[in-house]
Amino acid sequence: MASSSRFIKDPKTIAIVGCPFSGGQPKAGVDEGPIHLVEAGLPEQLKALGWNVRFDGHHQFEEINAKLGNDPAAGIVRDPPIGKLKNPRLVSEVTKSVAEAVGSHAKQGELPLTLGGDHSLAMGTISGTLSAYPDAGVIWVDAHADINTEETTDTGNIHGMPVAFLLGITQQPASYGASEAPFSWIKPMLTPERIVYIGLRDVDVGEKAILKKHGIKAFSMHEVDRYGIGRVVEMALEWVNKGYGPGGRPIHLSFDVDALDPTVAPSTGTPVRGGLTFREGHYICESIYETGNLVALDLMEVNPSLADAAAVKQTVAVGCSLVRAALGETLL
Ligand SMILES: NC(=[NH2+])NCCC[C@H](N)C(=O)O
Ligand SMILES: [Mn+2]
Ligand SMILES: [Mn+2]
Repeated sequence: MASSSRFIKDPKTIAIVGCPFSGGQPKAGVDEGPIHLVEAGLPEQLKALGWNVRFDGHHQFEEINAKLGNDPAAGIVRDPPIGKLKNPRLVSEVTKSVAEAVGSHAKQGELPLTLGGDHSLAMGTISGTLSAYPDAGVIWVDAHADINTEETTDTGNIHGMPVAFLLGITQQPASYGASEAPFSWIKPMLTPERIVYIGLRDVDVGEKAILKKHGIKAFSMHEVDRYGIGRVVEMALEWVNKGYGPGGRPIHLSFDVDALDPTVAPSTGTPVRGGLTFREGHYICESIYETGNLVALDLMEVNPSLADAAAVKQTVAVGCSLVRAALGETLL
């Protein structure tokens, strides 16, 4: 673990935050992602890399459902849309609890590894990271920008919106007349120059306008083709660290498995062709580990119910292998 993050305390500890949650999008099964990743042996694989691994079971979010009067097993979800936002109270409460868990691990000098679950969870993970490291930068690897606002979203699925909440550029539900105020817990602590995207290829029209308006740096698959992944990662890191002191910012890596090409990671809810190769995905993870600045990692959107058994196994195995690459596994 030679170049393990200089921000992580000894004994170097990974805290696995398992989040079986699907409320940010409509497809069942993504809540099974973290269970499959752990059952595939991920905790042991990380121990084998020299980490101390802390995993106290997956989050259950039961109290949250009880509080909302939901009974998911019986199909009762009392969480009507607010404006276009679907499941707003549930997503807000769940991500709030994830922010607290990730924040407390990060403040103790542990490296939180959040296993999703859908990508709305990143509202929680990145808020948690920023509570411990206010000047952290974010590398968001995804086919999608997940930066829709209440105005621009076509689907109302909150997994397409977390970055807008983190930047504070979407309206809070309270401001358009909702009596309760889901998401009012989010303190938008991220700024547009501290997030950079890699792998984009399915960006909604409204999202393109937002990226332009805020000058957000994005390396789409077009740039990956043009410059190669090596140069893209180098430029991405230069961008987030621009003007920052020596050593570089603490880095939060949020990896949506759909950034990979569907031939590599087929079992995910919103696959888009033309994605990263197996090696390109791993190269990103390896390079960020090498900076010594990684402070938190998300692996999101593994959905083990959207493909046949072999494709599920492949997707879960790739997920584990990306995480290992981001946490110090090397080829030699
Ligand atoms: N985390 C994801 N897989 N997001 C997909 C988002 C798709 C689309 N842009 C939407 O807003 O619904
Ligand atoms: Mn995506
Ligand atoms: Mn995503």
